[in-house]
Amino acid sequence: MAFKTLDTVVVNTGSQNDQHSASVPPVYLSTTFKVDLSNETAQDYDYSRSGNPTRSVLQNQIGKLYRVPQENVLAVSSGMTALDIILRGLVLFNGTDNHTPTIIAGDDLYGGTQRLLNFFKQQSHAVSVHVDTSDFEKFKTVFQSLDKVDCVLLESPTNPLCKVVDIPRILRFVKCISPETTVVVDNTMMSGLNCNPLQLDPGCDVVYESATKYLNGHHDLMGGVIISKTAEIAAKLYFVVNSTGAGLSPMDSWLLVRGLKTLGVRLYQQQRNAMILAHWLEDSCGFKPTETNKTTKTRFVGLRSNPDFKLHQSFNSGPGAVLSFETGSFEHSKRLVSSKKLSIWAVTVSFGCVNSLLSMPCKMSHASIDPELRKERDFPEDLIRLCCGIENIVDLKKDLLAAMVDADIIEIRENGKYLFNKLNNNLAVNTTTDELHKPLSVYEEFYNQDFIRKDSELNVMGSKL
Ligand SMILES: Cc1ncc(COP(=O)(O)O)c(C=O)c1O
Ligand SMILES: N[C@@H](CCSC[C@H](N)C(=O)O)C(=O)O
Repeated sequence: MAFKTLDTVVVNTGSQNDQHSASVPPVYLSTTFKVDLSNETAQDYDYSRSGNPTRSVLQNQIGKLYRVPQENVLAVSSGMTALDIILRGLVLFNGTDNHTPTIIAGDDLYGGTQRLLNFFKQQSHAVSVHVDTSDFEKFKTVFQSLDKVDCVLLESPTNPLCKVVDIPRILRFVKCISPETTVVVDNTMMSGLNCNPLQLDPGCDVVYESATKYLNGHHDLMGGVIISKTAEIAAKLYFVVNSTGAGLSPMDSWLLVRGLKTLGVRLYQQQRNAMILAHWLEDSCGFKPTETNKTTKTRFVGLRSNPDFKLHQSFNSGPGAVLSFETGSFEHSKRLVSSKKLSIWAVTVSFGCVNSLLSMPCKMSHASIDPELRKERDFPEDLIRLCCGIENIVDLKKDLLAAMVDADIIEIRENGKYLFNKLNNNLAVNTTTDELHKPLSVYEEFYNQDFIRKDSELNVMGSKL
């Protein structure tokens, strides 16, 4: 069979052996399925907690995205549920009288992940040790200092600081010295279209994504997907899903199958917007360190000025659409997110949606991390996170500029000739508001050269299929 690109496989749901040859798979809301005891062959479905045909269609689609059999995929009720199931199925019950299950995780984690790990720690179910996983040597030292590591939990780029974790290198190290350690990757920031950590060499054991983000893309459902390297791992996780009823509902499964179809086009446009915006913030709005002011910075893995640009590119086929920047002032950042001039950028948590979103992580997505801990980890309280949607980039820039002017961060001088960053040590930025309309081809070239997925050499981790 001819090789099909990932953008294509998620559009096509195949013929579902539907009695009416429906083009779109139907939603099976039924919780029960009639049993035929005269037939010896095992039935696929009896009760929706155990399995549902609409959920199966979704699991099949995700399996195609990650290039694993449908049996290795589980669709559950949220990204957090996915992590909870993985830890319960593979880690939390590994303890003995002399050993508490031990997890190594990053120090720039989504707030909810940190909260769940803290909970397990407080309840003495597991110990979690946090280290900057983007620093391989630090990770190695911590790993080697522990008697036994049951699980390594990785996420790259990190949310919201956009730090790049060298997942291939960590996997080589861990699997060489401790093959029994379960390596889990939270792939929410990339989605299966940009990164497939199962297909690295060696691959990780389990990947999960908050399907609430890119996979669905419309902020109208909560979901999570778990993709296991082997059927054995998947079976252990299925046991927890079936026992607890964490499987995704039929209606949400159906919506997610629909959302997935446009993943390729959505992500293309979102990443292109993010690329343009990151260059604009850095070059034209002055959000970059200067001799005298080191506190403002644009954080995006798609910027060539990012020291980890090449590393990220080596195992991902796109930069994602999340970027962040520090204004240098907590008060001004607060003014920016509160500005009534924002009419396109919605001030909400989450990312991966077709709508562009702006947030202040310390007050929103990462508020569940203790302020003391944020301080310890040098978490910038003035950080603004942007999650680009699919809108026209000129409108997005204009909207953000109006809010930055309103928040007293940027001043437009000489009738729009200069954008002047008032916080970055009064750095005069030599650009005009014409920059808003700069030919997109300039950026398009960056994006296409650096990241665009070419059909012939798609995809996984640089290895051609
Ligand atoms: C990186 C990351 N992982 C996991 C989650 C949890 O996903 P959900 O909200 O679907 O439970 C989120 C956000 O919520 C996230 O940002
Ligand atoms: N109040 C919520 C916050 C959800 S944040 C969602 C998302 N992961 C993000 O990074 O924006 C909570 O307590 O979890």
